[in-house]
Amino acid sequence: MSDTTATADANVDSTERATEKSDRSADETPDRRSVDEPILRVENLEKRFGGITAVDGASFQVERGSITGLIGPNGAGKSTTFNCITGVHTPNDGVVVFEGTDITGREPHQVANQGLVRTFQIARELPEMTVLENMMLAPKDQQGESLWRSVLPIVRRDVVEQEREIRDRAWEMLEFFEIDHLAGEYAGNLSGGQRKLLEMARALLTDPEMLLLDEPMAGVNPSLEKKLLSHIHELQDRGYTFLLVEHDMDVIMNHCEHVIVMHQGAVLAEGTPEEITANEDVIEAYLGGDV
Ligand SMILES: Nc1ncnc2c1ncn2[C@@H]1O[C@H](COP(=O)(O)OP(=O)(O)OP(=O)(O)O)[C@@H](O)[C@H]1O
Repeated sequence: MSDTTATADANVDSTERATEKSDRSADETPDRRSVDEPILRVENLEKRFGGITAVDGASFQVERGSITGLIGPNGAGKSTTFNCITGVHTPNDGVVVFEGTDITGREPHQVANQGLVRTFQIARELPEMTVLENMMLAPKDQQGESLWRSVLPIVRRDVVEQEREIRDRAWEMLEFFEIDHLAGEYAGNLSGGQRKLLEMARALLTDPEMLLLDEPMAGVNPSLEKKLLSHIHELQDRGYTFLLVEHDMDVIMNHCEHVIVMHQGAVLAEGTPEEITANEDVIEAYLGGDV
């Protein structure tokens, strides 16, 4: 469904990257499921806030390598579901399985280290740090504190080496998203769309398997939206999986292979975009809701 025109080089790179990702999965985690298994399974997820049941028995799966949309009227429980998957909230019930591993209730950094990351809205960024400094914040497995650097030369060498690798990768990501010219700019001075690009660049710095994007197109102008979508498809070609919450139905219809519809905390329907838009329960939920 992508309208991305990848170059021959990018295709070669994509194939290598996809192979590399599946090899790594097999090597690192012997109990991981076959690549045909869904990358993410959510079963009977439940999250209550006092008397409010925000997520009420939601179950769904995300296929490896897909761009899957999670939609639903306001208050359907989409963000809470994201938060339960990524460890921001601990669910009251249910199971989250990523790459064959039960990650239910793990801390956000543990989930990220597992290879599942979400983009954070601008509020989480540090507006008085530069774009590059934002990129350098806390990537996966970053090691070394100043104490260790000073007392152990061998660790120091490792740390220096690792910092250089992180910096190189940060530049690579900034170049990929075409915001490398903004590296020295304060994050607080970026436009809404540029911040979205920075959020995705930061998320990718940890080299995840799967990205959860919360309204990636909100506040993004049409030309930047086209660019962001093209980047998402290129990354999909390289082997990444995407789950995105998005209110823009054009994005859902034209860029997701599979759509999950939540309503009142549970999954109301799933299918292709065409199946979803023809589903009477979905139409009823949206017409009856505040969308
Ligand atoms: N921290 C919280 N404390 C209390 N209630 C909450 C909290 N977070 C979410 N809720 C409630 O849970 C329900 C689901 O909210 P959630 O934000 O997950 O829905 P959503 O589908 O993401 O909505 P939207 O599309 O408007 O962002 C809502 O009724 C909301 O008010």
